[in-house]
Amino acid sequence: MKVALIGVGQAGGNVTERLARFDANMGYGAVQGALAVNSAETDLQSLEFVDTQLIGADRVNGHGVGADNELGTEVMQSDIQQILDGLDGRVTSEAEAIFVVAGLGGGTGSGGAPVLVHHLQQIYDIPVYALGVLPGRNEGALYQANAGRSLKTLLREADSTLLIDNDAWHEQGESVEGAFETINEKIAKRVGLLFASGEAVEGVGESVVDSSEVINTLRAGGVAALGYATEIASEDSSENITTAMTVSRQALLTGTSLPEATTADSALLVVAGRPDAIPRKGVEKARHWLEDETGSMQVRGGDFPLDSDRLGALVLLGGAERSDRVQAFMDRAREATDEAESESTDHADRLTDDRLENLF
Ligand SMILES: Nc1nc2c(ncn2[C@@H]2O[C@H](COP(=O)(O)OP(=O)(O)OP(=O)(O)O)[C@@H](O)[C@H]2O)c(=O)[nH]1
Repeated sequence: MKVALIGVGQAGGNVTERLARFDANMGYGAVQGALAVNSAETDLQSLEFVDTQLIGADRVNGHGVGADNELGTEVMQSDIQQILDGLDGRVTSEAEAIFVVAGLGGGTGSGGAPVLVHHLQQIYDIPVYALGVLPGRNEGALYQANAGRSLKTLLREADSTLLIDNDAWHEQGESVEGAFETINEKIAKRVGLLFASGEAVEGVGESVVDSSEVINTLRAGGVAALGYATEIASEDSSENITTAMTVSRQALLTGTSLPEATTADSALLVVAGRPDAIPRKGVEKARHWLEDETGSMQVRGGDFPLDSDRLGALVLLGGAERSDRVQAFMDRAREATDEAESESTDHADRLTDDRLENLF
């Protein structure tokens, strides 16, 4: 799937840079253009691989918005034309989708990403998706509350919002900050493979996954999640039937970007490995299992030919917002909002309102 990427804020910029780099190193050519936008100048200076654009300089003088996501919304709104102009040539005519990438807990990305998605939707005919990083459980109440509002608004504006929980893809015991490198690398590989689906392969059979399968899976809207797992495989496909099942189960149940999100409207199972090693029977079994597990009758599938001694499963879920994990996060965000508001007498009147307001 050919995509254009726009990272907003620190997490957005870092993840965009990693994704663009992974795609270039692998030679997939799925990332057509990438831009990082931020109100903090130093964050942009640390990026080497993607083009950058500073916003809000007249308001915050390059110092960031300090986790104030309403200010993040405002600076994005003020400078939106400049960003849209800068996208000429980056969103090419070949691009099949745009991804706006952001950490939802801070200020610039949390507040800015929904505004950017809104404007991109007015201009482009291709789907505009969000790739949102949720704060880990140990990050403060402000981050949870910010992420709740940002997610609520993104769900309204984006064609689908792919969520990565910062608690999901790092080792036990590692602090979230210390783990950014690990998490970003995992995001780059997994999301990078999803983008590369249908790109990297030439002259191969009809079972190969195509970018339209990704788009159709995300058509369910709402929340999307991505899981991944691999195992050493035999050269003989008939010996890999159990392995295909095992990696598919692991991808959904333990290797997912959103732990415990298994209920979905649609799903896509991409099996990666040497074409000779991919067991048709095993893949069929895994697809049926995925139908039962997600409760979806729309489970698509396809192969991703890859020269590797491992067999991998990439599971994309669409319409996963009814999952326990998303509900639990929204509860956490609402509680955090209540806490923040009960501490602030200025905002006492807001308590009577819907507790998670849209950002705009
Ligand atoms: N996975 C990952 N998460 C990050 C990274 N950097 C920050 N975060 C997370 O993103 C959230 C904070 O958002 P940032 O992107 O730092 O904030 P920002 O959008 O730049 O906004 P301000 O700094 O307030 O202007 C927190 O939940 C962090 O844990 C990163 O490189 N990778």
